[in-house]
Amino acid sequence: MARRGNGLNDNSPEKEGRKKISKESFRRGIRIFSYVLPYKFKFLIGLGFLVLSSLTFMIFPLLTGKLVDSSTGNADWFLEDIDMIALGLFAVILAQGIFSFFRVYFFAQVSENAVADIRRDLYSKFMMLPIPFYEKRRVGEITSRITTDVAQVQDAMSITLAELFRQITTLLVGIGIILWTSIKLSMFMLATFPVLVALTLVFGRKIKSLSKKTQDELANTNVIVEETLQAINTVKAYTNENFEIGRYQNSLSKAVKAALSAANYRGAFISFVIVGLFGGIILVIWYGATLVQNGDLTIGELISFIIYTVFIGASVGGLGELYGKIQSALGATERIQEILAEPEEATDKNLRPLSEIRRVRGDIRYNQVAFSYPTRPDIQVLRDINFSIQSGEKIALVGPSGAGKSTIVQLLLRLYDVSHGSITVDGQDIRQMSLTELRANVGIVPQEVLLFGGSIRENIAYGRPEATEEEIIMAARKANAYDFISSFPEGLDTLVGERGIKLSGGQRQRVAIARAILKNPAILVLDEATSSLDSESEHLVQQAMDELMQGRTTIIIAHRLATIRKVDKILVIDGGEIVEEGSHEVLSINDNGIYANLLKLQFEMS
Ligand SMILES: Nc1ncnc2c1ncn2[C@@H]1O[C@H](COP(=O)(O)OP(=O)(O)OP(=O)(O)O)[C@@H](O)[C@H]1O
Repeated sequence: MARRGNGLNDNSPEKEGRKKISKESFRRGIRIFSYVLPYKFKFLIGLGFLVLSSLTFMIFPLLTGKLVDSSTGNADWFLEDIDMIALGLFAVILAQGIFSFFRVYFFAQVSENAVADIRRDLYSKFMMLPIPFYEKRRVGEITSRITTDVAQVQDAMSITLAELFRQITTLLVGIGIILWTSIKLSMFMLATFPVLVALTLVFGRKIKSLSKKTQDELANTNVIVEETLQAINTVKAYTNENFEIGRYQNSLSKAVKAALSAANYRGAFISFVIVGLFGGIILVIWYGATLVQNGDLTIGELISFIIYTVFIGASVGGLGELYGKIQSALGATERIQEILAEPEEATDKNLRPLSEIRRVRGDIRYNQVAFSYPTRPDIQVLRDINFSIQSGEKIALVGPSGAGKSTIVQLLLRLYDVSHGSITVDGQDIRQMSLTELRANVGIVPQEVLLFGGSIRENIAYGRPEATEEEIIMAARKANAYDFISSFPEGLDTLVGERGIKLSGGQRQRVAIARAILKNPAILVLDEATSSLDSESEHLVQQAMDELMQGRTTIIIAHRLATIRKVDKILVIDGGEIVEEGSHEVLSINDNGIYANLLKLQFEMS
């Protein structure tokens, strides 16, 4: 669990960022629009259609009023004929339909492309971020950046922005036209407005904070789903299905509670808008009717006035809702930008074929290496590790679980930097080497081989993507994998992974060995599987490993001591220190030694 962090502390800076729209958060949020720049022409065309569709929408009430006036003989406009005005109305509606289509079309072009660019950049960032970044956060939290948050930005770029523009145009143009129609009636109508607007804003804020809470709770439920689905075997092995269902149910109840509480406010908000609005309209009709009676206003003008009033009221209500959406979008963009601003590992950005990367000789030296994991700085996992391996030598790391063996090799790959001391390869501090060069020179056969979804060919070629078919087959043969691969009807094209066939532990290991053979590194790390294979499979894997080790500096993390008798040196690690060092012959006769005891223990067990 330590690997994932507790997730609680990590949430807090985000929640800080979500609180309100400040000048700073707005400035930062708006920076996401730099992703729109490559598509600025389409964006501007879309904006043009947005202006046109918003404006044509505003002509509609005016024409309706004129239509009524011409029916009562009050026409004083260039269009006097009822039929012509009705035709004009149709033309306006048709134009609005066409403009809306192009608005949606162009905004979709921009937002889909810009959002794909954001996703691509986020994913590239994910690939380039160092391991400690992942240990401080939950997987679900990170994936929601590239799913939920990006979706919110997309909404903002397409729908929210257009809505915002439309509502503001409606408000401004609407107010302009009603003032022009009747200042008296407008003043009367606008007197009710400040109250409405103020209350809307207060309500909007409350709804905003509640819907954030709902989102957070929902995110928590998703974290449970993801974590348990990733570890479904463990859940089942411990018969914890019901426990997990309970945990999910609890989390879901919290989400529902938060959602319902937010819904109450939303409901109240909507009622408020309805009552306020209709109350206001009745007042306007009443006052307007008296103005018509006095001859200050025509019936048509009153009707268009009322329609504008409805439009204005609706846009004020809509703006309250949009305020919440903009806040979420700003929160999302801030979180995305936080990730985009994270410092990356210094790996090469450009793809380089392995053959072009300098090959090291493979002399390795650990000088007084001490180390604590960044997530647990208080616990020293390694202290004062000193050893050296000459090019082509093989050493084995042995010791109880949790002693620090895997940590030693993770430092060699610079997945973490040492806290003290240094590691050199060919006499050069690895911190001074190019990270890509360093890692390209190290091959790993891990304890638990995880194959990617795809064909066996792709999985082997993962060691060197530019490898030819012959090279892949040769690697598979050397890894003792070709026989079982050819026994499948589809051979190298056999799919493995989630939707493919499941390979046995020994087969997976041989695929990983083939992958390493293809990579042809100067330095090799073999993390022996703890689970034992049947003796035939064991023999095949061992043979393949021997083939792989030839001519390479090799570090073996050994669990079964029988496999390491031939190595040049064995380092016994305990409590983060080297406690014994020597060949099998020397260590096995030291009766009080840990190695000799481990040997005895394994012998008795077998
Ligand atoms: N990512 C990590 N973050 C924090 N602590 C870790 C991390 N990985 C390992 N540790 C801790 O570091 C110590 C050494 O772990 P390491 O995995 O190196 O041991 P090991 O000797 O390889 O054990 P095993 O034989 O069981 O694989 C352990 O106490 C472990 O809890």
